[in-house]
Amino acid sequence: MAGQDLTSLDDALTHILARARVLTQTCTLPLHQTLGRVLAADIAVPADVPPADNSAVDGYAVRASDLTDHTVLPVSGRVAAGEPPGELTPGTAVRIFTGSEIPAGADSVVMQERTQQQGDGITVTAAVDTGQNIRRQGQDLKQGDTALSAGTPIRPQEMGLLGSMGIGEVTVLRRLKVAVFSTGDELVDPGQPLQPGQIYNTNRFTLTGLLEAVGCEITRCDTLRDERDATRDSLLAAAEEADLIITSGGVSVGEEDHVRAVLEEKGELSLWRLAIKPGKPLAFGAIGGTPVLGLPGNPAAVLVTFLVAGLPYIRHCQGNRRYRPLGEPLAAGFTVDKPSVRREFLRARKEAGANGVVVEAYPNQSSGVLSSACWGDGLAVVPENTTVAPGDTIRYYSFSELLG
Ligand SMILES: Nc1nc2c(c(=O)[nH]1)N[C@H]1C(S)=C(S)[C@@H](COP(=O)(O)OP(=O)(O)OC[C@H]3O[C@@H](n4cnc5c(N)ncnc54)[C@H](O)[C@@H]3O)O[C@H]1N2
Ligand code: MOO
Repeated sequence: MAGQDLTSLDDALTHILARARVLTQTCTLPLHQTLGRVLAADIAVPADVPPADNSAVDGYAVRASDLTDHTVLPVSGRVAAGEPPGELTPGTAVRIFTGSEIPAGADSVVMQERTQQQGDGITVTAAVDTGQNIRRQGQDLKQGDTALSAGTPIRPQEMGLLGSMGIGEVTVLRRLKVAVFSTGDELVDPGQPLQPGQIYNTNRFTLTGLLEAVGCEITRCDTLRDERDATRDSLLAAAEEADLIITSGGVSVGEEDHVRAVLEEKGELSLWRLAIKPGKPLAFGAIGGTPVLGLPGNPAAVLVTFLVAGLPYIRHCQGNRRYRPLGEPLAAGFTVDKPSVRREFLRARKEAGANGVVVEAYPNQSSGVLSSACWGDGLAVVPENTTVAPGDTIRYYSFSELLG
């Protein structure tokens, strides 16, 4: 606990993560559609990669022991990449290219820049170490080893590695299905005229963008009006089809909190005042057996609470065992002279200072100012009860690392 009836983010995360259910259903996809998915099973290497010794350079395959000073080696053959390599006749050289398989009997490759043409033959102008410029069979992957383990998120490099093994179809966990609700009678969708008292719905777009960026399937995306029966019906319907329901707004202390009332009546609910800023109110519960994450309504608080609380939960459900943003220690370029009992997540970015990289914070950190996050590239963390002077080391988490 963090004092002043505030709950620490770590305590809330422990509660939430203990209730996360890892997806078990899988689907098999063509390799080119697997970006961002998570491997459902270990991948055993079906055959060595590369499948045979091959040349790292354009040049000549030789037998090192054939080379003495000024020996002219006749060029007895040529192996282009993709051709079977054949054999090296002892005392000769075979013209070879980067990626060509090494002919039987050759033990080294001489780069063409280290040779001189002598009629139909070559001389070698530099010392040759046996084995040089040969990329060994299996140097990347050995048959039978585990190349990638279950729970690995598939990035472009994993797609390439799977391709290198000849794996054209991959079994991955299915997408996490998420229903998104914005709450509030004041919300109007962009494109409509704004009446007095109304504002445009912001969180809907932040949240659907975040969920798409982290590979979720959005099952519905609606606005809940401040009306109990409709809220109950919508939440129950969403619970039937989604793995997770995310709401924004209506978790503070106001009277129009029908999400809270419905969860208390039909499901379960834990409501915290978190010791973080922005993002004090946070709720987690369930309806119809489906978990519900209730984020605060303020737009910058939505972004921050999604990243620091929602995403660890989602990555866990997605079976992603690698998600652990570490951030980086950097010099602050800003000042915090009033310590807070809440851990602050300042919208910030790296900038080149006179003495190296510093982290600058957006001047207006109000949780209603989303421009802070568009100006920023990440979050600078100011620990509880701490002041910051320029040059102090703080931890910085880029948005791309947080979303990774
Ligand atoms: N008496 C107190 N008032 C407030 C407290 C408190 O502890 N005591 N906490 C403040 C903090 S911190 C936050 S954060 C907000 C959270 O309130 P709710 O989660 O209940 O959210 P709402 O009241 O529904 O909305 C807050 C704010 O955000 C705007 N909003 C909501 N949804 C959207 C949306 N989809 N797009 C754009 N903007 C949205 C809404 O109009 C409000 O301005 O409570 C503080 N108050
Ligand atoms: O915690 Mo609230 O999210 O500061 O505005």
